[in-house]
Amino acid sequence: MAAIGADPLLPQPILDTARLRLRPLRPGDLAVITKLANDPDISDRTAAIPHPYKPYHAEYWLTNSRAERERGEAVTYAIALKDSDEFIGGVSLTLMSGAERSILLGYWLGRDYWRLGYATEAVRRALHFIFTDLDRVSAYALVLPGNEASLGVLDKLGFEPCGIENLPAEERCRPAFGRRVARADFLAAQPVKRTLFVVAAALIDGDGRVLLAQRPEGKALAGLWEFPGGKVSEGETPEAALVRELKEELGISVRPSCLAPFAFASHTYPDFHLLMPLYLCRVWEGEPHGHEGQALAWVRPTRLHDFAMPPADVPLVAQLRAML
Ligand SMILES: Nc1nc2c([nH]c(=O)n2[C@H]2C[C@H](O)[C@@H](COP(=O)(O)OP(=O)(O)OP(=O)(O)O)O2)c(=O)[nH]1
Repeated sequence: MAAIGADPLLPQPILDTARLRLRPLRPGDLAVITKLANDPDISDRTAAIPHPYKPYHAEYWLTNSRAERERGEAVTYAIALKDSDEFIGGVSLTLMSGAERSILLGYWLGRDYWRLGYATEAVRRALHFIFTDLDRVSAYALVLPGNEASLGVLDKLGFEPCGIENLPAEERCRPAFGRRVARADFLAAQPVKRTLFVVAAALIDGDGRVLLAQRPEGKALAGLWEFPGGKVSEGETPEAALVRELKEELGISVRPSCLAPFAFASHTYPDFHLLMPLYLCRVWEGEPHGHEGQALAWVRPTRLHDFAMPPADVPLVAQLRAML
């Protein structure tokens, strides 16, 4: 597949689900790919799998998907069973050009693995990756006529009918139904294991700069810059938790009355949903130091975008910039 919305830094982490592992294709998969893809019913249901399917088709898929990723155009995952690592199908995520920052999703599964809920499980995880790690705002899929199972998968994941005129011309060569889902709609509909209640502060100094702290190695989201804060413990008010966290993390003393509620983040991560009020604070005692080894930076609002922050913080940064 060709893609115009290329991104030279396309990550491809391993993505696990309850039963599956999404990982890069490997030369060791070639024989199984050829066996599973050489099926006229699969060819009929997909745009890019020919029939008969020969070993050189599988080799081309492997080398082409590596090249596409190196060019920053697409990421292709093997869908494997988590227990045995056996290849059972594939998911490809092709970056689309245009203002919408979208992805075109394609997937297939070997016939032995149909009707077991694997496609929904794999595509759900891929969508999480698209919307959180790749920061895309919508995903498109094309379904060929007669592929009712695929329409069912997309329906379950919140996709809705759309025209195909937004899709790259080379993808429209066969009559197909367009489907689209927006990030906010997908993420809001996902079941979450738990909601994590975290509080954070934007400390603002006399020059109007905001304090960011870098998440240390070993913690989730390590290396990203965040607003100082942490989890609210059982029985704690959000303000008391923030006063405690600012003391523990930065060594400063803050009075609850100096914490002004400003905005909140509500963001679904793969393992939990984050609910995080952000307070503004202009008055404190002491000089902030990274008591847990974290780097600190005082940042002008116009430079906040230079610091990579967790996806949950992106809307907060926009609001801070508009306010300061
Ligand atoms: N403090 C803070 N956490 C954020 C921000 N954005 C964001 O997604 N988070 C997430 C990262 C973590 O998953 C969670 C905060 O958890 P944490 O592990 O840092 O909390 P904590 O300080 O209580 O740490 P710990 O004692 O459990 O190690 O919230 C932010 O701007 N500030």
